[in-house]
Amino acid sequence: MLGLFEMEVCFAVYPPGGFYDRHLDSFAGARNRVVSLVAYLNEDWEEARGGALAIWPEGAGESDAPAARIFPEPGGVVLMLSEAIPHAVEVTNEKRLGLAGWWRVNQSGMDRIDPLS
Ligand SMILES: O=C(O)CCC(=O)C(=O)O
Ligand SMILES: [Fe+2]
Repeated sequence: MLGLFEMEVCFAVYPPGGFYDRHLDSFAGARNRVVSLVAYLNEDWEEARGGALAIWPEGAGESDAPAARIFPEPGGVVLMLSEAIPHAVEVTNEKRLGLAGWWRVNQSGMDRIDPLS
């Protein structure tokens, strides 16, 4: 059971030339972000515009080729395990619009109330 509790969502605009280097959305074991969602909002997209989401399998090395490259086509939605799946946004040649969101678990405990506000 994932224990998903709340979601944090950003409207993400990548200008031409924008990218996001390979990363995980959460540090392993931190459980602050558990499931990641991206949804693409451009009205159309062609591969020549770049901006693919590159995805690696869990544990892949820095020099491994991505397992998949997903172009941000309208209506496209991707779900990933935040702590496990390395991913990157390749350079986009045109303005790239999307939502990026993360489901979190509740981390309330004896010494902490989550959320704080
Ligand atoms: O827009 C995407 O395809 C991925 C964005 C991303 O990885 C992030 O915001 O953490
Ligand atoms: Fe990410």
